[in-house]
Amino acid sequence: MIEINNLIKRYDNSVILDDTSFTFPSKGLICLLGASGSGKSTLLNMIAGFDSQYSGDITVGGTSISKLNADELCAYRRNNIGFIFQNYHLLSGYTVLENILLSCELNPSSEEVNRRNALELLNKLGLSQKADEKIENLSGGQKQRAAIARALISNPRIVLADEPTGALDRSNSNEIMELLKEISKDRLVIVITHDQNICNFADDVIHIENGKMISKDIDTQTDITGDHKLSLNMDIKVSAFKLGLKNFNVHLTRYIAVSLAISIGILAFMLSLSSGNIMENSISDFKEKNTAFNNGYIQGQDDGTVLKILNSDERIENVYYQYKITDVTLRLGDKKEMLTEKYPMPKATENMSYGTMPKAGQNEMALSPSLAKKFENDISNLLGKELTLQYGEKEYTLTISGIYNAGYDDFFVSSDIEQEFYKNVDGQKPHSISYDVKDFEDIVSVSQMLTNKKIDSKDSAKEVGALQSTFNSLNHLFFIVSILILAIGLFISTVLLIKLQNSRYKELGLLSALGFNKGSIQKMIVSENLLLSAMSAIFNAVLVGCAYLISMVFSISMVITLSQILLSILSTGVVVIVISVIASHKLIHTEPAVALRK
Ligand SMILES: Nc1ncnc2c1ncn2[C@@H]1O[C@H](COP(=O)(O)OP(=O)(O)OP(=O)(O)O)[C@@H](O)[C@H]1O
Repeated sequence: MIEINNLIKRYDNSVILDDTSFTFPSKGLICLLGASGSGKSTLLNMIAGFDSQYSGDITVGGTSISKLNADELCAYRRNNIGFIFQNYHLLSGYTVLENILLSCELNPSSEEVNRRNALELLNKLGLSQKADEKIENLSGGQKQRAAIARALISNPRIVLADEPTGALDRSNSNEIMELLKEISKDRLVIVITHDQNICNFADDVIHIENGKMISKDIDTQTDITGDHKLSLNMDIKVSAFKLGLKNFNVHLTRYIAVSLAISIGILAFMLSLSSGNIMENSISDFKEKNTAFNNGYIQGQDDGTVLKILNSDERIENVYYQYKITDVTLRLGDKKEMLTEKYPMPKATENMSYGTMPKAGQNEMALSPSLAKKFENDISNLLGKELTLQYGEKEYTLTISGIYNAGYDDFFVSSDIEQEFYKNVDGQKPHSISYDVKDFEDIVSVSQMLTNKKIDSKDSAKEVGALQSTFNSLNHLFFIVSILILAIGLFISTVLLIKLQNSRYKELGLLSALGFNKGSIQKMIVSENLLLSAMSAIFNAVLVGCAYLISMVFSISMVITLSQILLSILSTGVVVIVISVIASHKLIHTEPAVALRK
């Protein structure tokens, strides 16, 4: 069945198998004995096609497996080899039946037939009661029986067992060996052992000594009658996605932890971006409360120079001279008040007790508290009431928009009304200049420009500057904290993923031993990575939704735009894919024999 010719195996400079030849029969139980490190597992790995780095030749059923490529070797294992490991190599999280059916993923029979065969086999091995039990709940002997069932389910011509009784007590060992003896009646079973007692079950015992294979029974070496041709069916019907899904389920807790760590990190980062929106909201709040925020006031005589500077600056609009006015009469109901002189005053620096400063185009006015008290004791009641202002020939009906904190009798009117007053002023020298800055962002720089030109302006630059620097510091703080959370999230999830992948070498070695080729193992891992990425994106979407709800319930002025939400979800998915591809790269590219030894 198996012909080994002039086999030489080296690891670096040490020769493990030294130009040895041997012919295994087509059936019977052969024990491989030898000192520790003599090369028993190495030989079994080469017969199984895990390792093809050797010189010499191994021919199975008339085909030299030494010349097969990696995919052909998988097909060879799939169709001809059943492998039983010393430490069982059963997958935790899977039931006994699922572990056995794993190797049926690759055979062409229907799921129903495979299931029936598996149950029959379990019955024969005395494990039918445990079919739906999780593998980790079985005893050592039961696990080894399950591993034997998995090796036999595809009815292989050759069964290779690497110390199948190494972890079992005497009575369990004997039971397992009787089983192997039974199945060796119609196939070749090669068993590695250190135990002379086990050799009592063998038809032949082969010793590996000084790199050579030495048989005690010469007869078997010529018994190649009834040999079978090697089967190399390359078709695989395996559903890598189904397997990926199952694995994903088995490792769900760790995958959830990874997804949460990344989603929270990215959410924190996105929230820091939305702090820009918080700033915009707060600025519009500020503008709402300080309607004269963009007004500037320059007192003193002007020969036209200052007016020219203001008019020629693109950031500035609504520039006009202000004059002292006299004999203004205010009437509200039956109360009347006369101001013999009224000087223009700076608007932007006044603090409001109630309401707002008058807005342009609104026919509004704001009063100082002492003037307001002359019309009503409870000055807050005045807001919204209409007052008649008479100046010169003209009468204006103005709505009281606010009360501001000046300590003398005074008022402000909307700038358009104010400019109406000055139409009748003639021959008077201007008292001051009023101007407006178009954009909030330019208030500080315009004030700075005037200061540089030694022009003393009363404006809200101090307040606006303080607001802007608070927001800048807040933005920085948000950004640093969110980068930290993101880095911690990425670190935790990378460590978790790498640890998870490192724990899976044996699992992938096992799949390879079962005949899964590299391509289908890669597809399975890619499916898992995609599922993880989708789950993280969903978590992120849910977290963004929660953040949104919380901000609404607690009226936190947090605004996340739709594009930021989509970006957050998309980047979570992409980041997870990148991390998991990096984490699984080594795993995917590890040779099966190396994976099994890890
Ligand atoms: N991938 C490898 N790289 C380097 N050396 C290796 C590798 N695999 C095995 N060896 C070495 O080859 C020798 C034979 O190893 P092997 O596992 O085949 O021995 P064994 O007879 O099965 O031993 P044991 O009975 O202790 O399991 C050992 O010295 C081992 O350290």
